[in-house]
Amino acid sequence: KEKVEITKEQRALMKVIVEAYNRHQIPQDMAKKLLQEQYSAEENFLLLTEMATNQVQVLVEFTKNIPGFLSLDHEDQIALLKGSAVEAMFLRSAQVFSRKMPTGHTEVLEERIRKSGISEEFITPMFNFYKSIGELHMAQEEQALLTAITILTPDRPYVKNQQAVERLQEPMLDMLRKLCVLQHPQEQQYFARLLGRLTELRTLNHYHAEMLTSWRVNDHKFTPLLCEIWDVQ
Ligand SMILES: COc1ccc(-c2nc3ccccc3n2[C@H](C(=O)Nc2c(C)cccc2C)C2CCCCC2)c(OC)c1
Repeated sequence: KEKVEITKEQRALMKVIVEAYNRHQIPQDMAKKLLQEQYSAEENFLLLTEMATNQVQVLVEFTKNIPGFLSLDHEDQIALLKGSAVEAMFLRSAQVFSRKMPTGHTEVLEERIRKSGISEEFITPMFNFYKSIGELHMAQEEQALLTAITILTPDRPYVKNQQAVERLQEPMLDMLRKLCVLQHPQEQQYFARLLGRLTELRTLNHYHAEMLTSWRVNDHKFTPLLCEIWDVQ
Protein backbone atom coordinates (compact mmCIF):
# COMPACT_ATOMS: atom_id res chain seq x y z
CA LYS A 1 0.00 0.00 0.00
CA GLU A 2 1.45 3.32 -1.13
CA LYS A 3 2.58 5.50 1.82
CA VAL A 4 0.66 8.78 1.50
CA GLU A 5 2.12 11.75 3.28
CA ILE A 6 1.50 15.48 3.07
CA THR A 7 4.74 17.47 2.61
CA LYS A 8 5.67 20.41 4.84
CA GLU A 9 4.99 22.81 1.95
CA GLN A 10 1.57 21.29 1.31
CA ARG A 11 0.66 21.55 5.00
CA ALA A 12 1.69 25.24 5.00
CA LEU A 13 -0.35 25.83 1.80
CA MET A 14 -3.39 24.10 3.30
CA LYS A 15 -3.14 26.21 6.47
CA VAL A 16 -3.29 29.40 4.35
CA ILE A 17 -6.33 28.15 2.44
CA VAL A 18 -8.24 26.88 5.49
CA GLU A 19 -7.59 30.10 7.42
CA ALA A 20 -8.79 32.17 4.45
CA TYR A 21 -11.83 29.92 4.11
CA ASN A 22 -12.71 30.34 7.79
CA ARG A 23 -11.81 34.04 7.94
CA HIS A 24 -14.14 34.81 5.08
CA GLN A 25 -17.08 32.96 6.60
CA ILE A 26 -20.21 34.97 5.98
CA PRO A 27 -22.35 35.44 9.13
CA GLN A 28 -23.15 31.78 9.83
CA ASP A 29 -26.16 33.02 11.78
CA MET A 30 -28.30 32.62 8.65
CA ALA A 31 -29.30 29.15 9.90
CA LYS A 32 -30.02 30.58 13.37
CA LYS A 33 -32.04 33.43 11.83
CA LEU A 34 -34.14 30.99 9.83
CA LEU A 35 -34.68 28.79 12.88
CA GLN A 36 -35.93 31.73 14.93
CA GLU A 37 -38.90 32.60 12.78
CA GLN A 38 -40.71 31.98 9.51
CA TYR A 39 -40.19 34.93 7.16
CA SER A 40 -42.44 35.91 4.24
CA ALA A 41 -41.39 35.07 0.67
CA GLU A 42 -40.47 38.77 0.21
CA GLU A 43 -38.30 38.86 3.34
CA ASN A 44 -36.67 35.55 2.34
CA PHE A 45 -35.92 36.83 -1.16
CA LEU A 46 -34.26 39.90 0.37
CA LEU A 47 -32.28 37.67 2.77
CA LEU A 48 -31.19 35.45 -0.11
CA THR A 49 -30.00 38.36 -2.27
CA GLU A 50 -28.17 39.91 0.70
CA MET A 51 -26.50 36.59 1.55
CA ALA A 52 -25.59 35.94 -2.09
CA THR A 53 -24.16 39.45 -2.57
CA ASN A 54 -22.13 39.08 0.62
CA GLN A 55 -21.00 35.63 -0.47
CA VAL A 56 -19.59 36.95 -3.76
CA GLN A 57 -17.53 39.54 -1.86
CA VAL A 58 -16.34 36.78 0.49
CA LEU A 59 -15.42 34.63 -2.50
CA VAL A 60 -13.26 37.38 -4.02
CA GLU A 61 -11.36 37.73 -0.72
CA PHE A 62 -10.94 33.95 -0.47
CA THR A 63 -9.47 33.66 -3.99
CA LYS A 64 -6.82 36.27 -3.13
CA ASN A 65 -5.40 33.66 -0.76
CA ILE A 66 -5.22 30.90 -3.36
CA PRO A 67 -1.51 30.77 -4.25
CA GLY A 68 -0.96 31.93 -7.80
CA PHE A 69 -4.53 33.16 -8.40
CA LEU A 70 -3.55 36.85 -8.48
CA SER A 71 -0.82 36.16 -11.05
CA LEU A 72 -3.36 34.74 -13.52
CA ASP A 73 -4.48 36.93 -16.41
CA HIS A 74 -6.93 39.46 -14.88
CA GLU A 75 -9.73 38.65 -17.30
CA ASP A 76 -9.28 34.96 -16.48
CA GLN A 77 -9.53 35.78 -12.77
CA ILE A 78 -12.94 37.39 -13.46
CA ALA A 79 -14.03 34.47 -15.66
CA LEU A 80 -13.15 32.00 -12.86
CA LEU A 81 -15.04 34.05 -10.24
CA LYS A 82 -18.09 34.52 -12.44
CA GLY A 83 -18.03 30.85 -13.41
CA SER A 84 -17.80 29.50 -9.87
CA ALA A 85 -19.82 32.00 -7.77
CA VAL A 86 -23.14 30.10 -7.92
CA GLU A 87 -21.46 26.75 -7.21
CA ALA A 88 -19.53 28.24 -4.28
CA MET A 89 -22.82 29.63 -2.95
CA PHE A 90 -24.55 26.24 -3.10
CA LEU A 91 -21.47 24.52 -1.64
CA ARG A 92 -21.53 26.97 1.27
CA SER A 93 -25.27 26.49 1.72
CA ALA A 94 -24.86 22.72 1.71
CA GLN A 95 -22.20 23.04 4.40
CA VAL A 96 -24.42 25.33 6.49
CA PHE A 97 -27.34 22.92 6.05
CA SER A 98 -25.35 19.79 6.97
CA ARG A 99 -23.61 21.23 10.04
CA LYS A 100 -24.28 19.35 13.28
CA MET A 101 -27.32 20.99 14.92
CA PRO A 102 -29.35 20.15 18.04
CA THR A 103 -32.02 17.46 17.50
CA GLY A 104 -34.85 18.60 15.27
CA HIS A 105 -33.19 21.83 14.15
CA THR A 106 -32.20 20.50 10.72
CA GLU A 107 -35.81 19.45 10.08
CA VAL A 108 -37.09 22.93 11.03
CA LEU A 109 -34.43 24.54 8.81
CA GLU A 110 -35.41 22.28 5.92
CA GLU A 111 -39.07 23.19 6.40
CA ARG A 112 -38.26 26.93 6.46
CA ILE A 113 -36.27 26.61 3.23
CA ARG A 114 -39.02 24.55 1.55
CA LYS A 115 -41.49 27.29 2.46
CA SER A 116 -39.11 30.18 1.76
CA GLY A 117 -40.70 31.14 -1.56
CA ILE A 118 -38.54 29.02 -3.83
CA SER A 119 -40.68 27.20 -6.38
CA GLU A 120 -41.38 23.51 -5.72
CA GLU A 121 -39.55 22.02 -8.74
CA PHE A 122 -36.12 23.13 -7.43
CA ILE A 123 -36.51 21.90 -3.86
CA THR A 124 -35.75 18.21 -4.53
CA PRO A 125 -32.55 18.67 -6.56
CA MET A 126 -31.30 21.27 -4.07
CA PHE A 127 -31.90 19.08 -1.01
CA ASN A 128 -30.56 15.99 -2.80
CA PHE A 129 -27.32 17.91 -3.18
CA TYR A 130 -27.35 19.17 0.42
CA LYS A 131 -27.89 15.65 1.72
CA SER A 132 -25.23 14.13 -0.53
CA ILE A 133 -22.76 16.71 0.84
CA GLY A 134 -23.94 16.02 4.40
CA GLU A 135 -23.36 12.27 4.05
CA LEU A 136 -19.66 12.96 3.35
CA HIS A 137 -19.08 14.55 6.80
CA MET A 138 -16.38 16.74 5.24
CA ALA A 139 -13.63 18.16 7.43
CA GLN A 140 -13.01 21.90 7.22
CA GLU A 141 -9.81 21.37 5.21
CA GLU A 142 -11.75 19.31 2.68
CA GLN A 143 -14.46 21.98 2.42
CA ALA A 144 -11.88 24.74 1.88
CA LEU A 145 -9.92 22.73 -0.72
CA LEU A 146 -13.09 21.68 -2.51
CA THR A 147 -14.12 25.36 -2.79
CA ALA A 148 -10.65 26.29 -4.12
CA ILE A 149 -10.83 23.40 -6.62
CA THR A 150 -14.29 24.57 -7.75
CA ILE A 151 -12.97 28.10 -8.34
CA LEU A 152 -9.94 26.78 -10.24
CA THR A 153 -12.01 24.88 -12.81
CA PRO A 154 -10.09 25.40 -16.10
CA ASP A 155 -13.02 24.91 -18.49
CA ARG A 156 -15.18 27.83 -17.35
CA PRO A 157 -16.58 30.00 -20.17
CA TYR A 158 -14.19 32.71 -21.51
CA VAL A 159 -11.05 31.39 -19.74
CA LYS A 160 -8.20 32.06 -22.20
CA ASN A 161 -5.24 30.35 -20.52
CA GLN A 162 -6.72 27.05 -19.24
CA GLN A 163 -3.27 25.50 -18.73
CA ALA A 164 -2.35 28.21 -16.23
CA VAL A 165 -5.52 27.38 -14.24
CA GLU A 166 -4.81 23.63 -14.41
CA ARG A 167 -1.34 24.26 -12.98
CA LEU A 168 -2.97 25.91 -9.93
CA GLN A 169 -5.75 23.35 -9.57
CA GLU A 170 -3.51 20.27 -9.71
CA PRO A 171 -1.67 20.88 -6.39
CA MET A 172 -5.07 21.45 -4.73
CA LEU A 173 -6.38 18.15 -6.13
CA ASP A 174 -3.21 16.39 -4.96
CA MET A 175 -3.58 17.77 -1.43
CA LEU A 176 -7.27 16.86 -1.31
CA ARG A 177 -6.53 13.34 -2.54
CA LYS A 178 -3.89 12.82 0.20
CA LEU A 179 -6.17 14.36 2.85
CA CYS A 180 -8.99 11.99 1.88
CA VAL A 181 -6.73 8.93 2.11
CA LEU A 182 -5.42 10.04 5.51
CA GLN A 183 -8.73 11.18 7.02
CA HIS A 184 -11.00 8.49 5.53
CA PRO A 185 -8.70 5.43 5.35
CA GLN A 186 -11.64 3.04 5.53
CA GLU A 187 -13.35 4.59 2.48
CA GLN A 188 -11.33 3.73 -0.62
CA GLN A 189 -13.29 5.92 -3.03
CA TYR A 190 -13.95 8.87 -0.72
CA PHE A 191 -11.88 11.26 -2.90
CA ALA A 192 -13.75 10.13 -6.03
CA ARG A 193 -17.10 10.65 -4.24
CA LEU A 194 -16.02 14.14 -3.24
CA LEU A 195 -15.20 15.07 -6.84
CA GLY A 196 -18.49 13.52 -7.92
CA ARG A 197 -20.27 16.17 -5.84
CA LEU A 198 -18.71 18.84 -8.10
CA THR A 199 -20.49 17.27 -11.05
CA GLU A 200 -23.80 17.40 -9.14
CA LEU A 201 -23.01 21.03 -8.24
CA ARG A 202 -22.74 21.98 -11.91
CA THR A 203 -26.28 20.75 -12.53
CA LEU A 204 -27.56 23.25 -9.93
CA ASN A 205 -25.82 25.93 -12.00
CA HIS A 206 -28.18 25.25 -14.89
CA TYR A 207 -31.29 26.32 -13.07
CA HIS A 208 -30.14 28.85 -10.48
CA ALA A 209 -31.37 31.83 -12.57
CA GLU A 210 -34.83 30.26 -12.92
CA MET A 211 -34.82 29.46 -9.17
CA LEU A 212 -34.56 33.19 -8.58
CA THR A 213 -36.93 34.55 -11.21
CA SER A 214 -39.56 32.00 -10.15
CA TRP A 215 -39.34 32.98 -6.45
CA ARG A 216 -42.91 33.58 -5.30
CA VAL A 217 -42.72 37.38 -5.03
CA ASN A 218 -44.17 40.06 -7.30
CA ASP A 219 -41.01 42.08 -7.83
CA HIS A 220 -37.58 40.41 -8.13
CA LYS A 221 -35.03 43.10 -7.24
CA PHE A 222 -31.33 42.14 -7.57
CA THR A 223 -28.18 44.00 -6.57
CA PRO A 224 -25.93 45.06 -9.51
CA LEU A 225 -23.35 42.49 -8.39
CA LEU A 226 -25.94 39.69 -8.55
CA CYS A 227 -27.10 40.81 -12.01
CA GLU A 228 -23.47 40.34 -13.05
CA ILE A 229 -23.08 36.93 -11.44
CA TRP A 230 -26.57 35.43 -11.62
CA ASP A 231 -27.46 36.11 -15.29
CA VAL A 232 -30.69 37.72 -14.15
CA GLN A 233 -32.49 41.00 -15.06
C1 LIG B 1 -31.20 30.15 -5.43
O1 LIG B 1 -32.17 29.63 -4.52
C2 LIG B 1 -31.74 29.29 -3.25
C3 LIG B 1 -32.67 28.86 -2.30
C4 LIG B 1 -32.26 28.53 -1.00
C5 LIG B 1 -30.89 28.58 -0.67
C6 LIG B 1 -30.39 28.21 0.67
N1 LIG B 1 -30.04 26.99 1.02
C7 LIG B 1 -29.71 27.02 2.35
C8 LIG B 1 -29.29 26.03 3.24
C9 LIG B 1 -29.02 26.34 4.56
C10 LIG B 1 -29.17 27.68 5.03
C11 LIG B 1 -29.58 28.70 4.13
C12 LIG B 1 -29.83 28.36 2.80
N2 LIG B 1 -30.22 29.07 1.70
C13 LIG B 1 -30.43 30.53 1.58
C14 LIG B 1 -29.10 31.22 1.90
O2 LIG B 1 -29.04 32.16 2.65
N3 LIG B 1 -28.02 30.66 1.28
C15 LIG B 1 -26.73 31.17 1.37
C16 LIG B 1 -26.26 32.05 0.39
C17 LIG B 1 -27.18 32.49 -0.72
C18 LIG B 1 -24.94 32.52 0.45
C19 LIG B 1 -24.10 32.09 1.46
C20 LIG B 1 -24.55 31.22 2.44
C21 LIG B 1 -25.87 30.76 2.40
C22 LIG B 1 -26.35 29.81 3.46
C23 LIG B 1 -31.61 31.00 2.44
C24 LIG B 1 -31.95 32.44 2.11
C25 LIG B 1 -33.22 32.90 2.83
C26 LIG B 1 -34.38 31.98 2.52
C27 LIG B 1 -34.04 30.53 2.88
C28 LIG B 1 -32.80 30.08 2.17
C29 LIG B 1 -30.02 29.02 -1.60
O3 LIG B 1 -28.74 29.13 -1.16
C30 LIG B 1 -27.78 29.06 -2.15
C31 LIG B 1 -30.41 29.37 -2.90
